[in-house]
Amino acid sequence: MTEPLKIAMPKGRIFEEAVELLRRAGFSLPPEFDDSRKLIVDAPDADMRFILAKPMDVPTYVEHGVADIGVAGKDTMIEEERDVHEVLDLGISPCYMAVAGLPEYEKTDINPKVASKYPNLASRYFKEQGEQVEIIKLNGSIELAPLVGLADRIVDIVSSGQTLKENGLVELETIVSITSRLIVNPVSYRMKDSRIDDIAVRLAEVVEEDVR
Ligand SMILES: Nc1ncnc2c1ncn2[C@@H]1O[C@H](COP(=O)(O)OP(=O)(O)OP(=O)(O)O)[C@@H](O)[C@H]1O
Ligand SMILES: O=P(O)(O)OC[C@H]1O[C@H](OP(=O)(O)OP(=O)(O)O)[C@H](O)[C@@H]1O
Repeated sequence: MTEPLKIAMPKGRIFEEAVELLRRAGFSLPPEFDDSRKLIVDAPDADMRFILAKPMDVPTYVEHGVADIGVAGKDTMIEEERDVHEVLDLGISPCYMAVAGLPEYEKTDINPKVASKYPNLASRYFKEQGEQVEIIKLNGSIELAPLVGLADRIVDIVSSGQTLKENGLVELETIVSITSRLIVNPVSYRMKDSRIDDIAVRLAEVVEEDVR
């Protein structure tokens, strides 16, 4: 019997949308997807094994080959810079990365502080802009930082804009738009596994339907 194809799935807000895409593409999915804390679940016909990871860790699982493919936010790929192939823009969980701050923010400080859950992405962005900043890594509630004086600005994900608005912050610059992508391990990619091709083609068809 052939080994099941291993798929790293992001838990959290992308999960439901990714599962919906797979269902629409005609894959039979584990019943445990609906209500379980299990982190490894097999598809009913045992041809696919799903590994449920933190969204930021999906590229890591795929790079190391413990998952052949994965669903990852573009933000996680930019932040983590893992050696993986991006084969399809799934178009799900759209949002964007932005610089935000208090409305009265002015670029005056010598070494301004920027808080973010994405220190690499933020650091690269400001370097490209030719601005020297000190990055402060936080793990969530990023919008708090300028409110309490921990940082002058933040780099964070915006989707509805509600969090910025409710906390009296304004968007200062847009960095990059984000959707979730289908990613593939470089070795699996080179081996041209027909099962990976099949998943990519069937998902592309569903994505295409949504664009039309
Ligand atoms: N409004 C949003 N805020 C954050 N991430 C979003 C948003 N909209 C879409 N996304 C996508 O969802 C992913 C994050 O999912 P989620 O918030 O479930 O995980 P997380 O960042 O690990 O959250 P937590 O640490 O709160 O568990 C991001 O990588 C991004 O691609
Ligand atoms: O534009 P919006 O629709 O308001 O979404 C953006 C917010 O959502 C995310 O936070 P999340 O809910 O993941 O919580 P966190 O702050 O704990 O990361 C993100 O970090 C923003 O704070």
